[in-house]
Amino acid sequence: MRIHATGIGGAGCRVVNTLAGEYGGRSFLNGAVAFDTDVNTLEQLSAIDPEQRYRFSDEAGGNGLSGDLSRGQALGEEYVSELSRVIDRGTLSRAEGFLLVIGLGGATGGGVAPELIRNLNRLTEEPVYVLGILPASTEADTEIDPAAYRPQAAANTQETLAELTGLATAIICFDNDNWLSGGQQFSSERDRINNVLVEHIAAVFGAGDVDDTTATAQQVVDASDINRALGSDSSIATIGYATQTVKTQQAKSRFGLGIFKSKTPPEVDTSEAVRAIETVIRKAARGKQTLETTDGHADRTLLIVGGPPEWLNRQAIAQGRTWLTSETGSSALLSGDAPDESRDDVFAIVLRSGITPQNWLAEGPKQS
Ligand SMILES: Nc1nc2c(ncn2[C@@H]2O[C@H](COP(=O)(O)OP(=O)(O)OP(=O)(O)O)[C@@H](O)[C@H]2O)c(=O)[nH]1
Repeated sequence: MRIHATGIGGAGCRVVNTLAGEYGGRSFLNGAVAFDTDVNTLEQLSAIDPEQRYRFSDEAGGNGLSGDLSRGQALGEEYVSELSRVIDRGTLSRAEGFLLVIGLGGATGGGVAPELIRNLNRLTEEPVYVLGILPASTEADTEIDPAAYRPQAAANTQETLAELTGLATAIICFDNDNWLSGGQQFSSERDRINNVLVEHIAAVFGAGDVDDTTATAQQVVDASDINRALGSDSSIATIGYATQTVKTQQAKSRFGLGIFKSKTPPEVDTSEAVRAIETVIRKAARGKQTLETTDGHADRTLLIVGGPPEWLNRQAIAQGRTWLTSETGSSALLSGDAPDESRDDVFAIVLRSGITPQNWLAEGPKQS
């Protein structure tokens, strides 16, 4: 699915920069822009073209808004046309969807995103998804990780989620807390966490990004599968992703160069393929999610299974679907393949939408 990614505020800019750095050459990434009031953040985004790094407003003297959400909201109203024009530079008509990336605890990303979405909804028919990053719980504590101290992060998160409801097509959440183990500081783990986040996002949106010569027996996932799974009612969504290395011979010749690649696909032991597919589907569904759910339940679920085409055993995928339907209780379970000859693993993505978060957000956003 061709997405245009916009990072707003510190977290959003860094995540989109990581996305551009890792996946800039892939066709699913249809554009990447970064918006911030903070010049220092923008200067460090080496993977994004300088013209696509856009500083708006010098109200904050070139710094961030330090969590003052109402200031961020006011800037959203003031700069919405200007920022929309930057997004529109050539990509608006080619993207199949928009992804706005924000740290929900901040003021710039959370303040500006709602107004920008409102305007994008006027300018385009395509879905406007939000990737919303939840603050780490340690951000509320001055002592544990002083560099990441943000006392208003939880309140901002609640308020911004309430603002986004009814505007964003869907909100994919990523909980920073979930990727920190005991004693780890968010500020020193930030880059690692951003790599994990980007890997999950690219797994979903890049899944249909296969070259046309790949075997056609597969039902390759496409933009409409992702759109239907995410829904259009600002549902909260979460992603589970798992991989398992498998033995492949075709990618390399016996000299390890790949020039004498065999034309006939290698034989794969059926029971091994079935086991591998079953394992990754279960790991993706029951392993760590970008946001944990209370009971694994989701209104809609998308299962994507990928890897070397000869490993994508149809029967195992069908059984995985049946298992996942009862696991998630979803009335709609969609699925698609992501065949990729160059990989030496099989993988599964379980995208759940319309979930109840297991953390402090479970009470739902406060109504503003
Ligand atoms: N995963 C991840 N989360 C981040 C990162 N930076 C910040 N965050 C989270 O995002 C929240 C908001 O931080 P920023 O994005 O820097 O805030 P902002 O939108 O620029 O707003 P102000 O700094 O208040 O102007 C923080 O409370 C953190 O929870 C990052 O690089 N990666």
